[in-house]
Amino acid sequence: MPPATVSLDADPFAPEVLEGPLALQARLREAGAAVYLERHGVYALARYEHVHAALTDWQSFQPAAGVGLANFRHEKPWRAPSLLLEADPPRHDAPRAVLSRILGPRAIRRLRGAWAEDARELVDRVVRSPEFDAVADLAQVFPLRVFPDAVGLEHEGRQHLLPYGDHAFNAFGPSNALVAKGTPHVAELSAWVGGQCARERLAPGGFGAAIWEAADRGDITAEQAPLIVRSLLTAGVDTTVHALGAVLYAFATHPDQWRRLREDPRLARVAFDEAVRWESPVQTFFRTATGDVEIAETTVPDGKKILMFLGAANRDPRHWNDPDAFDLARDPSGHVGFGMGIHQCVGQHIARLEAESLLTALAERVERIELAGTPRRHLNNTLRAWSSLPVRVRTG
Ligand code: HEM
Ligand SMILES: O=C(O)c1ccc(-n2ccnc2)cc1
Repeated sequence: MPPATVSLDADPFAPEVLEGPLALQARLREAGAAVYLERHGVYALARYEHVHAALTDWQSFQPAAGVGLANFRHEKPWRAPSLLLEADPPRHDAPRAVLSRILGPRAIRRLRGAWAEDARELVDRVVRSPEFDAVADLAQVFPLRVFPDAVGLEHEGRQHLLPYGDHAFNAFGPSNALVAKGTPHVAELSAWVGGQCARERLAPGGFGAAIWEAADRGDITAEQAPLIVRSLLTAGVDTTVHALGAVLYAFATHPDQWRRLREDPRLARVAFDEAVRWESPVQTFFRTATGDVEIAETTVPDGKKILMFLGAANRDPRHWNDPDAFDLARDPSGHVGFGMGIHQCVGQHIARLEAESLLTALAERVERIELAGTPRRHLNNTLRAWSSLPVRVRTG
């Protein structure tokens, strides 16, 4: 008999838990075994070693039945499943190879100069005022200035990107009030996003056009191309907006770390990964057991969902020294904020380049950054985010 499974009636997607998830995460880590969350009928993993094991074993813990709570074996997805996020090999292979090349570090090097210049212009304008909202004026603005252009999107309708992504990330969770809030707009948002994936809507030279050219070469099919463009539109904005919010919050509350960055702006990249570890803008993803699988001294029955707490793993004291500290001296590599294994974030280099551009521009101009009011959370079933981050800066 497997050890008695620990059960808990907690709801990780309740507003008060989304607002403050750390206590439940600690409780789940302490439980040791996989914790059965009765409310949703899923098995929770919160320790680094267990989350890492599930992420890197797609054969036992598959994404293809959905990386949200919905189980595609029994339920119709709200939209066509992702050809990357919700696909197992071999179906996953070609779309992944195409996006890896288009979004890879070498391919995006050509964007470095323009994004650095754009960040300097934005920062010069924003810091003219000693007090501003780092979310509304920087974290939400910069990704929306550079990423849609890099994809090759038309200018009309770009305001749909954030709400579409916000709903998509809510939809990975249970059908709660957060999902209900987005539902009235889904048809309009999906129609606009779907329209932008058509070849004729995408500017030459952008990531979208490059995906269609991969179809011309036969690397993927013409039917797959629009769905892969949809991945970029779903994934490409909310994630980086909230990751930038996280790193700006980290620096506004750690003046000693800001001083380190000012002394050595090359620390911008490691600072971003340390913020992704510390805040984990993408908090959770699910997997589905492909048989009776063993993990964390627990037998997860075939077809049951496993909920991986990436944020909890990134603060597991069994893996990290002083995990709750935001520390630029730490080597954050190995964090699971971008996932791990064959599905590890293919957009991570884009995210790092956006962060490096913005943080470098800020470090050049801003001597000090501190909170100028109480930050307010933006609640989402999957994303850890700020809706407002009032800051005061001293420029030098
Ligand atoms: C800091 C920002 C970001 C974070 C924290 C993040 C996080 C993640 C995580 C945790 C996964 C793994 C999902 C899983 O294993 O189920 C993932 C996958 C993915 N990400 Fe991101 N992401 C970010 C930005 C982006 C951007 C900007 C793009 C696109 C330009 C993107 C595109 C993707 C895609 C397509 C996948 C699926 C990869 C695959 O299944 O092979 N992400 N991301
Ligand atoms: O294919 C899609 O629709 C899709 C793909 C990736 C993400 N994602 C999550 C975190 N980084 C990216 C979200 C949606």
